[in-house]
Amino acid sequence: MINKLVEKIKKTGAPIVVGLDPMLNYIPQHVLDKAYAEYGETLEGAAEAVWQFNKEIVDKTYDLIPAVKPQIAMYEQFGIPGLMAFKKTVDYCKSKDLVIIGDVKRGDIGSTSAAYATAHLGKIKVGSKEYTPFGEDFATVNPYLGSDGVNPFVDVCKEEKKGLFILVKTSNPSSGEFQDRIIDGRPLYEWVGEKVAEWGADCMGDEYSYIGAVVGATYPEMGKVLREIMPKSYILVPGYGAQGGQGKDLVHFFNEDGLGAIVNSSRGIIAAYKQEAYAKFGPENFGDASRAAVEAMVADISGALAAAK
Ligand SMILES: O=C(O)c1cc(=O)[nH]c(=O)n1[C@@H]1O[C@H](COP(=O)(O)O)[C@@H](O)[C@H]1O
Repeated sequence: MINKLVEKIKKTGAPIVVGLDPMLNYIPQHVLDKAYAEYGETLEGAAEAVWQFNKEIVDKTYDLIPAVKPQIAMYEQFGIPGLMAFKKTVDYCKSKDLVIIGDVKRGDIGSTSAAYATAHLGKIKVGSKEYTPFGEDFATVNPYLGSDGVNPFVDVCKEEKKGLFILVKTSNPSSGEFQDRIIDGRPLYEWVGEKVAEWGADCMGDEYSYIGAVVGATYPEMGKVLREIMPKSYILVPGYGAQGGQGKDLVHFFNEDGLGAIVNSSRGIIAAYKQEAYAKFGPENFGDASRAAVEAMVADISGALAAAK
């Protein structure tokens, strides 16, 4: 799957991911009204609104982008109907040939990690039958439990040709509370980055490893160091747009070959119609606003990369 991701990034010229993190307050009233008219003001109604909202955004952007990142919490909050909307979104994005990064941030003791890996990246046997539970292509993984919490994910990736993005330095304001602690003279995130490079070394695709890392756009200096520590790992870079990251901050997340990083924006794309810059589209045309925001994000990042050459 890493090869497909790299190929699609080259083909689209867009090292970006659209984060499908739908909240009800981002969904235009006409979409909510229609879903509630059909299913009532229920969890089913909310899930239907989420699904219709996602579908429109995917329809308006899929030809410009390599990948999407649905964040499962945004679906889980609507219970079982929400999880069904998550699955429907994954399947729809797959039908549009997008790479799907399941933002599930899992990680536990070995046996439990194995079950999470099966759920999101693998297949499950039921009697004589085999099923694909959620079917994402990549999953985000929390490495806090150490190697035996990560290895079951790596094993499933090897079998299924899937991939991981392992949290190394997260974008949030208090990420330094633990991640920046100095251990044996170096910050913890560097130790984790080294481990990601090690896990990734025997998981190589054609050019890059399918064991990648997550490093927040909000910490560009740390991104520069981590890029060097993990030269063959793709870096998923969240924190662009709504959290303040901009193209000019991101050049050091990329390698000399112009590859090696994929930048996520969620609210900045899916709720673009609420921003002043895209207000002219209006809530009726929220998908067109998202498309314009994708185009602006690609121009910002490729402009910054070109200027840095
Ligand atoms: O793993 C992630 O994707 C992630 C890691 C991180 O360090 N920071 C971070 O914001 N994220 C996710 O990236 C998305 C960011 O959303 P926006 O701030 O709306 O673009 C959310 O789905 C977060 O859960």
